Amino acid sequence: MVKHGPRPLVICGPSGSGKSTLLKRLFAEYPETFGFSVSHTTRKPRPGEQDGVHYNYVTKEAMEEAIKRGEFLETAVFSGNIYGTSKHAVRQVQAQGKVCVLDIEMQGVEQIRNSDLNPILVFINPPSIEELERRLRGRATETDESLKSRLETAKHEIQYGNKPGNFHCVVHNETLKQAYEELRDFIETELKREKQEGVTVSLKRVPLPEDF
Ligand SMILES: Nc1ncnc2c1ncn2[C@@H]1O[C@H](COP(=O)(O)OP(=O)(O)OP(=O)(O)O)[C@@H](O)[C@H]1O
Repeated sequence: MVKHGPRPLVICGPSGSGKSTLLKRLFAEYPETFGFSVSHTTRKPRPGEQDGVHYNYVTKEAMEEAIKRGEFLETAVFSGNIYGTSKHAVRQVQAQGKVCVLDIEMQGVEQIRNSDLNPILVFINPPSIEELERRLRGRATETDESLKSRLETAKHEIQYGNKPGNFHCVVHNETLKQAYEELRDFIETELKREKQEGVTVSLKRVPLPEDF
């Protein structure tokens, strides 16, 4: 069997469920363990952006051909431009001995589940729709309209996330401390097992500041 490095980690959950907050802690506590893949896009680079660093910039034709060849795990269209995560980009992170973290939506999860990447699938579950709304309002990033649409989508996502068999772990994000510990313990156990099986991955931990 070809060795690819550590299994990728898929994090899924409704907007506002706490994915970015939890991942930020994970990256801070394990500075050598995790990495993000570089996505592809058909939009033009903005000043200061570097090809292969911020995105892989490609033409629409090239991207469409690559999608047809099945090279992408997931794609999405925003304001007329195609964006996507290629399998190759994930493999590049794995080749550095890092866990490739993929923050993706339900449709993407279905695609990656059926790929040969063998990802660890984690769902971040908010305590309730009401609390999710409070947190999204607290973040102050949404208009009334986008809030409504996010909450509507969240209902379906919560159902999907809690369906037995859909995820390897469901983290209930009640308090940040408890949710983070659940996530960290699950991932540590998994990575220790992979290490025992001969996969190279660093589990070096650095102390987080009290007020992180
Ligand atoms: N356990 C918690 N208790 C209270 N507030 C929380 C908790 N977890 C996250 N939050 C807050 O909820 C808001 C949404 O969290 P975050 O931005 O991490 O969500 P997200 O899942 O990454 O959303 P998106 O998919 O829209 O990027 C943030 O303001 C965050 O500080």
